[in-house]
Amino acid sequence: MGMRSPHLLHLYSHPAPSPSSLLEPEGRVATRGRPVARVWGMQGWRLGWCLFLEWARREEEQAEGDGVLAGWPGRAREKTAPPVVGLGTLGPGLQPGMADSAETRKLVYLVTGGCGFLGEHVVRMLLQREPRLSELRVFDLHLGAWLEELKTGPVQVTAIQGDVTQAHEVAAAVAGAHVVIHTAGLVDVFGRASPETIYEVNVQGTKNVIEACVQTGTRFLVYTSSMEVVGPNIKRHPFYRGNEDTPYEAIHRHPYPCSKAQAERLVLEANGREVHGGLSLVTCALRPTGIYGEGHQIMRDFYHQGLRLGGRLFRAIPASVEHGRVYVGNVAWMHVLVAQELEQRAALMGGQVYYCYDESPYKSYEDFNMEFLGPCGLRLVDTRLLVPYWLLMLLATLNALLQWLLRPLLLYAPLLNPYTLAVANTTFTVSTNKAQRHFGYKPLFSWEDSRTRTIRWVKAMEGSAP
Ligand SMILES: NC(=O)C1=CN([C@@H]2O[C@H](COP(=O)(O)OP(=O)(O)OC[C@H]3O[C@@H](n4cnc5c(N)ncnc54)[C@H](O)[C@@H]3O)[C@@H](O)[C@H]2O)C=CC1
Ligand SMILES: CC(C)CCC[C@@H](C)[C@H]1CC[C@H]2[C@@H]3[C@H](O)CC4=CC(=O)CC[C@]4(C)[C@H]3CC[C@]12C
Repeated sequence: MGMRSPHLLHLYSHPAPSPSSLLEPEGRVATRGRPVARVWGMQGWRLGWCLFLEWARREEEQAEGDGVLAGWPGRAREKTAPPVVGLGTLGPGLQPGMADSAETRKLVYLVTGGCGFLGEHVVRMLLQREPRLSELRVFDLHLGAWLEELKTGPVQVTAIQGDVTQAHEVAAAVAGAHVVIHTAGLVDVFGRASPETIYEVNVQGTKNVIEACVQTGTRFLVYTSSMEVVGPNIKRHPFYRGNEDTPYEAIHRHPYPCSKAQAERLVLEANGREVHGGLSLVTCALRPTGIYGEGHQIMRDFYHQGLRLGGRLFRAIPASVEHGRVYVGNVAWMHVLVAQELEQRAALMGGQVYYCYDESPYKSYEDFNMEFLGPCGLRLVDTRLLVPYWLLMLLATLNALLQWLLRPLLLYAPLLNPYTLAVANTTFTVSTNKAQRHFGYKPLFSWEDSRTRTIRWVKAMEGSAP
């Protein structure tokens, strides 16, 4: 997802609400504004053209009788969806029918990493399920062209190309936001980035987000943490159907889990800090297990690898090793719900962690992937034959050595390395209902829906180049 259309680049200044008015029903804004670096915005003359395009698109969709974008939760309402929980908690009570009235739209959300795999789902989920949204700021190092299509609805979508490691860029984007959902991160367990870079983005970037909230008076911060904060640990202890209170020796050496753990601690410790204007910061952290669904890069890699191997994949991990997985739409939904409920339930939810969970079955990493890749023509070769562990360990070690040797010349970063082998080979599953108890979470997508959507997305890749 690279940056496109540089002609849209312009400087932009967000009017920032005075801190005391942040949650006022009228949503008044004060005049203090900060320049925002490299912001893509909608220029006035383009609005008419975009409205026309949107009208044309809707006509076309109606003609097709289906408003669903392939594989996305965004456009069509889920038939199975439960009613939106938590309406009216940040402002006055809101009735479902009032959702599109300009009067009820007064909240400004910022999603960092909003163009990533999870971030894009969070952005679309917010547009679909937060009727009080007036502006949605999408902050990312690389902006996706798909953002353009969102700019014609009732919510002002502001795309901000920025870097979380740059405190001034973060502060400018945060100023005036009511809620920050911080999903940006460097997800690297393959040795693509240096440990320093991983810390810079995941830890310093998170510090910058927290400080920006404090300085600008933003009160609600939701952080995307990870199961990796807990385990699997370096001793490869299994975590079997554990919950947020299950004792576990969380000892790590790899930069990714270490950085996520440090960042999560910073976020939780910031809960209760006084923000500009005198009110207090309310934070919490969500810990997804392995996320899957539309846009999942590793699933894409496995699919293309399977095609290259003539439709076969070789079992590498014993079927008995269970791996926690959760559908991206449900992870996004949890983020939206938490954001909606944080104010009303600050005392209960502030400083808390929640595992992300849904009805996805407990399976080994490969058997789980086959739920989607199987219906798309791939098969796991004779399930009694397992690549021996010693051979995998040897290959993983060789890969690590090659990566080190080749580093001065090229980046060699295959999926298999000693760390990924250890993670894939260690049981880590969660069984909890904390999110349901604390903020009424129920998965928005059933396992059947999640599976169908993911299969549809994999099928849509058929024939596409790896
Ligand atoms: N993918 C998974 O299975 C899991 C992911 N997570 C967490 O969820 C979050 C999102 O992960 P994914 O969507 O999978 O990753 P992703 O790589 O698809 O998305 C991360 C986004 O952050 C942006 N980003 C990276 N560095 C940045 C910077 N310096 N400034 C601004 N933006 C930057 C990237 O451009 C990208 O769009 C991460 O914090 C990750 O640690 C947690 C558990 C599991
Ligand atoms: C043939 C190999 C042995 C199979 C390799 C599979 C691995 C690439 C993946 C197995 C488990 C994955 C990780 C897990 O889902 C937990 C994660 C949480 C995060 O926060 C980031 C991603 C990840 C570390 C994920 C990465 C890929 C695996 C190691």
